[in-house]
Amino acid sequence: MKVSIVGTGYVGLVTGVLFADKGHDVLCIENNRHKLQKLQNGQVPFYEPGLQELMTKNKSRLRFSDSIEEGVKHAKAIFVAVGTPALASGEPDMTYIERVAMEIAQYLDGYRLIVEKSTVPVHTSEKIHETIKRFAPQGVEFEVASNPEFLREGQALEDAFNPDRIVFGVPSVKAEKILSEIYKDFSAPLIVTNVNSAEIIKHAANSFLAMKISYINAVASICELSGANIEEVAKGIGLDRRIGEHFLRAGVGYGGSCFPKDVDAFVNISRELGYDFALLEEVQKINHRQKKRFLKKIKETLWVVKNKTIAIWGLSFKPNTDDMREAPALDVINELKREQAKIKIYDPQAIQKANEILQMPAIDNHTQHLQQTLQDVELCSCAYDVVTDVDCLLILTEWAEFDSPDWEVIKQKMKQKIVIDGRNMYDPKKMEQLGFIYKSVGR
Ligand SMILES: NC(=O)C1=CN([C@@H]2O[C@H](COP(=O)(O)OP(=O)(O)OC[C@H]3O[C@@H](n4cnc5c(N)ncnc54)[C@H](O)[C@@H]3O)[C@@H](O)[C@H]2O)C=CC1
Ligand SMILES: O=C(O)[C@H]1O[C@H](OP(=O)(O)OP(=O)(O)OC[C@H]2O[C@@H](n3ccc(=O)[nH]c3=O)[C@H](O)[C@@H]2O)[C@H](O)[C@@H](O)[C@@H]1O
Repeated sequence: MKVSIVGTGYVGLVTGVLFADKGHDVLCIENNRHKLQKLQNGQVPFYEPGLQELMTKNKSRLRFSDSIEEGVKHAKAIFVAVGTPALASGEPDMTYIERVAMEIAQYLDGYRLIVEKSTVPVHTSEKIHETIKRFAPQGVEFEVASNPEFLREGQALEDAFNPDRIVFGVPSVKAEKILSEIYKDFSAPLIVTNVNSAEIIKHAANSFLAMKISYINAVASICELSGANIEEVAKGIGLDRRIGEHFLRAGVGYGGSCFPKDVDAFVNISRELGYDFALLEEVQKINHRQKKRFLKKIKETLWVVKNKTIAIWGLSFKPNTDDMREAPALDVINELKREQAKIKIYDPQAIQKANEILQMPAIDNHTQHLQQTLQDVELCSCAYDVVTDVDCLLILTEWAEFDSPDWEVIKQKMKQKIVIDGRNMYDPKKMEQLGFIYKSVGR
C-alpha cells in the first residue's frame, strides 16, 4: 500500500522504514534541508542502532521529498509525525501540526486519511479537522485518525517491530480498514477506539511511566535517609506482577524529548478541561528535586566546587541514542558551571552530535540551549582521557561501554578518587575496596 509520512524525526523515520520493510511504498516528507539532503543520500541523520542498515535494505520502497503536495498525491493515508515540543508555558507547541494540516488541506483532491502519529493533547484531531476544512477545497472528503507511537529511542526498531499493542483511534470503519491494511503484518494486540481515547492513551501511558520513575526516586530518597538499599527494595516491589519490574530504576531523574513535555502537556490539558492533576505535578517536582539532590551530593563531597575539574560520562538522555533533549547532564553541567567548576565530558555517541551542533547556527531553542550549555565545556573522545587530573567523575548515562571499566587505570589518572554515580552502575562495596569515594542513588 502507498503511505506518506510528514516529518522524519525518530518517529517519522522509524515508522517510514518499518512500513517499507513491511512492503509498503513509502514517501517521507521533510522540510529541514540539511536532514533531507542526508536522507536522500541514504544516510540516517541521527544515531539509532540498526536503523541505517534497515533503511539501506529497504531503499527501493522508501523515498524522501520536501513537498507536502507530493505526499498528498502519493497516498490515501498521510501520517503526521512532526514535533510537538513544550512551550515555556508547559503547553505543547502545536504550530508544526497546524502548518502541516493547512498545507495538506490545500492539495486535497479526494478522500485522504490524516493520521496523527505525533503525541498530541486530546481534541487535537478536532482542531486538525477544523483547520483542514477551513483551508481545503469545498466538499473534499477527508478524515482524521490517531495512531500513537510507543517506541523508545535506543531500541526503536525492537519496539516498532514488536509493539506491546497497536492503537487505532478512528472516526469510521473506513478509517479502521485503511489502518488495518497498513498494519496487517503485525501480531500485536490491537485496540480500536475513538480518537479522543487514543490521544489520551498516549499521554496517560507516558505520564504513568514517568510517575513510576518519580515514585522509585522518592523511595530512593527514603532509602538514603534510612540506610536501606533501593536496588533491593525495587526488586522486592517489582516482582509483584501487579507492579512489574520495569521502570523502577532509581537515578538522576527522567529526561528526553517526551516524558518532561508529555507530563507537562497532560497536566495542562487536564487543567483546561477542568481537572487539577496534582498527582502529576508532584511527579514533575520529584523529578526536579532528584537532580538537585544529585548536585547536593557533588557539593557535599567536593566541599568547594569552584575551580574543581569534573569529568562526566554520559551526555545523551539515555544510552544508545545521541539525543540530548532534556538530558539530565545539561542541568548538571549548567549548575556546575554556575559554581565555576571546569567540566570535561565524554559520551560514546553524543559528543559527535554535540560538536556538529556547536558548528550550527542557533536554529531553534534546543540548539541555542545546547550551545550555551556546552560553551567552555571540554568535549573528549575517550572515556579514559576525560578523567585525567579530575577531582571527580560523574556517571550520567548508563552506556554499556561504562559497565566494567579498568578502574586501576582510572585511579592513576584522577587527582581525587571520587565517583558520583547517577545511574547506580557499580557495586558500592567493590568501589570502596578499589579505593574510591563512591556515591550513588538510594543506597
Ligand atoms: N522521539 C521519540 O522517541 C518519540 C516521539 N513521539 C512523538 O512523535 C512526535 C515527533 O517526535 P520526534 O520524531 O522525536 O520529533 P523531531 O523533532 O525529532 O522530528 C520532527 C521532524 O519533523 C520535521 N518537520 C517539522 N515540520 C515539518 C513540515 N511542515 N514538513 C515536513 N517536515 C516537518 C522536522 O524538521 C523534524 O525533522 C512528537 O510529537 C513526539 O512526542 C512519540 C513516541 C516516541
Ligand atoms: O513518547 C515517547 O517519546 C516515548 O517516551 C519514552 O521513551 P524514551 O523517552 O525514548 O526513553 P525511556 O526509556 O522511556 O527513558 C526516558 C527517561 O527515563 C529514564 N528512566 C527510565 C526508566 C527507569 O527505570 N528509570 C529512569 O530514570 C531514562 O534514563 C530516560 O531519561 C517511552 O518509554 C516510550 O514508550 C514513548 O514512546
